[in-house]
Amino acid sequence: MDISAGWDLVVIGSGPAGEAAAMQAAKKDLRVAIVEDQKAMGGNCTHWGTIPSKALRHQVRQVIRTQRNPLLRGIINPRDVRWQDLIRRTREVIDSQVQVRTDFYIRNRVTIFAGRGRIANPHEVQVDDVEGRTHLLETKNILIATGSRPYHPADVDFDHPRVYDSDTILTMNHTPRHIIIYGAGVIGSEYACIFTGLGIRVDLVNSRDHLLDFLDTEISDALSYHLRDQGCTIRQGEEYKSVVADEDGVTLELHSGKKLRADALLWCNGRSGNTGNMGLEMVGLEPNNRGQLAVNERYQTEVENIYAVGDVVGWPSLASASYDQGRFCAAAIAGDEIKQVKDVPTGIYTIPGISSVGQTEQELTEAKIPYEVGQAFFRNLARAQITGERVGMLKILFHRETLAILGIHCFGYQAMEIVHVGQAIMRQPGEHNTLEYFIDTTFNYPTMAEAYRVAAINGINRIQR
Ligand SMILES: Cc1cc2nc3c(=O)[nH]c(=O)nc-3n(C[C@H](O)[C@H](O)[C@H](O)COP(=O)(O)OP(=O)(O)OC[C@H]3O[C@@H](n4cnc5c(N)ncnc54)[C@H](O)[C@@H]3O)c2cc1C
Ligand SMILES: NC(=O)c1ccc[n+]([C@@H]2O[C@H](COP(=O)([O-])OP(=O)(O)OC[C@H]3O[C@@H](n4cnc5c(N)ncnc54)[C@H](O)[C@@H]3O)[C@@H](O)[C@H]2O)c1
Repeated sequence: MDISAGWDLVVIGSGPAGEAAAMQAAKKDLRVAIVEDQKAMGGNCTHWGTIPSKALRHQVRQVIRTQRNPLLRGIINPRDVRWQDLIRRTREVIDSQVQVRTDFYIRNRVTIFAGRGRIANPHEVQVDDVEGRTHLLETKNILIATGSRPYHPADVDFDHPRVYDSDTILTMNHTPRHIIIYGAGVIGSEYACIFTGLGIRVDLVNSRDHLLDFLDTEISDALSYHLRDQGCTIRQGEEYKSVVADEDGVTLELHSGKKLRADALLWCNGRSGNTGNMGLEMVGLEPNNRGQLAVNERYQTEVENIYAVGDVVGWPSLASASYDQGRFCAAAIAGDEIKQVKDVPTGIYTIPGISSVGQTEQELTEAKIPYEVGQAFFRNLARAQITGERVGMLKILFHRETLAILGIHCFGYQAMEIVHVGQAIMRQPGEHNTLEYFIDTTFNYPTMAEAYRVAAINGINRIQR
């Protein structure tokens, strides 16, 4: 066994949470090692989750836009696009991400141990590397950033070649004509848009009564409308009874008695934290029934010098938040004051995309906060007319008396980008968080950001009536 001592921090997992922690710790002059069990750095985010799904979506949007453009229409038939070709391009994006990210470690002198990390005791991490060697890393602190994986119920056969989860869908080597997506959370909804965009018939099965019910109702209704409009069948309030796959396809039987049949099934119902087979029992840590670890506001587990960040701690389970959790945690280990990840925006890459920050109308009504709404419909904006991206809306919720911005909800072209304009004002202290900013500020024209002025004036007019 190869023993190396003197580490300040050993990070297990190189997704956004682990990477950000390793970089921050290195900048603070800590001696840092990172352990990763996949062949390349970047975590599930880069190899299976965020990056591939967004790269796929981008290509599908390009196909859709070509179809909409009278000059280009007919050049590509979405139904002729092969899944394997989209995956090939996606792999190029993954490879560039891996290269950039691996360089970060080299430049910051963070030592990479390629292999599976296992906690031997609170000050030792054992790594069984790919070449069969074992390393023992003696360290002051350990950070668990092992992320999550698709949840697999025991009665579904994920080894069957027609049954996929959000990881294995990237290895699908045919283009189905009809796919069932079980689970209409963020992953299910995003993939439903990708497949409908390719002209593939989609049955999206939701166990709840509304799509993405944490969103502002108007926005989630708009998503349902557009998904249906693109040909997706949404089945709400349904639970699966059985999944039977054979050589030609998959049959999903629902408790309501319906039987759906398609060429393939994509299972998108939840994720579990990666906490198995890594020696947590050696230090007395017990994950919950979803494999997640509890941490305090310093991201410390019940063992003082063992920290956890990212998907493995549960909410919000986003790459965006994982980066910040990792950074804040490492800064605190190095002696800085701890910062919390809060007011996390949503950025949902459906087609059209959705983004929001702050409270919803439902939450404000329930809390009896007197608010008003200012709206801008994209179809009226010059930029949207030029690009042909007319679907969408920006909605600003603000306090009727103080004019403080309470929530921004947006769907449509560039929603995930323009939400940050509103977020920046919303985060200003006291009276600086005001709707008036958008009324008194000159915006570039024609832009999508101009929607803020249009929405703000619409809102102010409503309270001045
Ligand atoms: C399909 C999909 C789309 C998504 N889209 C978005 C999006 O658009 N925006 C967004 O913000 N979030 C998105 N997410 C969520 C985002 O990917 C996760 O929140 C993020 O990856 C979590 O980062 P992490 O650092 O906690 O871990 P991960 O990215 O899960 O990485 C953890 C790493 O640790 C490794 N590991 C695990 N155990 C060990 C061990 N014992 N030893 C060594 N290594 C180990 C794993 O192999 C993995 O490489 C998406 C997720 C999915 C599945
Ligand atoms: N654009 C984005 O921000 C983006 C995109 C994709 C995924 N993600 C993140 O990935 C995570 C997973 O997404 P998802 O679509 O699977 O949805 P989800 O977390 O909404 O779960 C879908 C359903 O599965 C159930 N479930 C979750 N985990 C379970 C478990 N371990 N056992 C049993 N049931 C479980 C949930 O209660 C829910 O009914 C989410 O936290 C999401 O925020 C984000």
